[in-house]
Amino acid sequence: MIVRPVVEKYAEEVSSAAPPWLAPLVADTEAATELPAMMVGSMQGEFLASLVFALRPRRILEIGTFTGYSALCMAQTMPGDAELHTCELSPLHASIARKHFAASPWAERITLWEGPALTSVRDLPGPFDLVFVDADKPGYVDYYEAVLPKLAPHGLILADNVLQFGGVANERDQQPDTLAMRAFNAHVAADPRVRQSVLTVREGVSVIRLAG
Ligand SMILES: C[S@@+](CC[C@H](N)C(=O)[O-])C[C@H]1O[C@@H](n2cnc3c(N)ncnc32)[C@H](O)[C@@H]1O
Repeated sequence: MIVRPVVEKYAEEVSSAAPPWLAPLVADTEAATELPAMMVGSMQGEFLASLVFALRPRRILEIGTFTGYSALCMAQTMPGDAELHTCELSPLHASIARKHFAASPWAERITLWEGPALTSVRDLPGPFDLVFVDADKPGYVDYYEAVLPKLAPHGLILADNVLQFGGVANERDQQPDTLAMRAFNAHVAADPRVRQSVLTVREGVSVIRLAG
């Protein structure tokens, strides 16, 4: 987290709690995966749900399903005729996500593409109204370049973890993910095709749109 822990805790407490139907997914994720903290969590999940509620995207693309937490947060508020495509490399993560997608009311409208996301994205036709990028950090520039030509004219790309707990602003932090996020942030900032705002939500979320 980037803001002071006491403030982060307060913000979590006064944000709406995760819906109770996500509890079995969280339990499975904690029991069967090594890094359950990869789930976006309740505050960011509600943030995604609110964006989908307001923007009414017809086609949503997620890169980095994990066990399906963020996908289901978005699915719950998507319009009745919308579809959500989500990409995951790990067979274990994909199997847990599939189980919880199947148990949800949105099973028919969620498609999980198992395998390297870049391959899936290249094969998927656009346009996408909302893209949520939350997978391997060294892949972000390639995901961005693959997705941008498929973004709807009024679409948004959301990129997660772009501030790496603030490490991107500390030149002494040379961890591979920090280097990857610094390169991604600079790449987008220098791209005249888009406008971006980098929000200090949790580990940092960039909101990217086509330049008007
Ligand atoms: C941070 S987690 C995603 C969290 C998820 N959005 C959520 O809120 O539950 C990142 C996921 O990306 C997946 N991943 C890593 N490299 C990938 C790749 N090349 N293609 C697709 N998925 C990948 C990982 O297996 C992991 O499940």
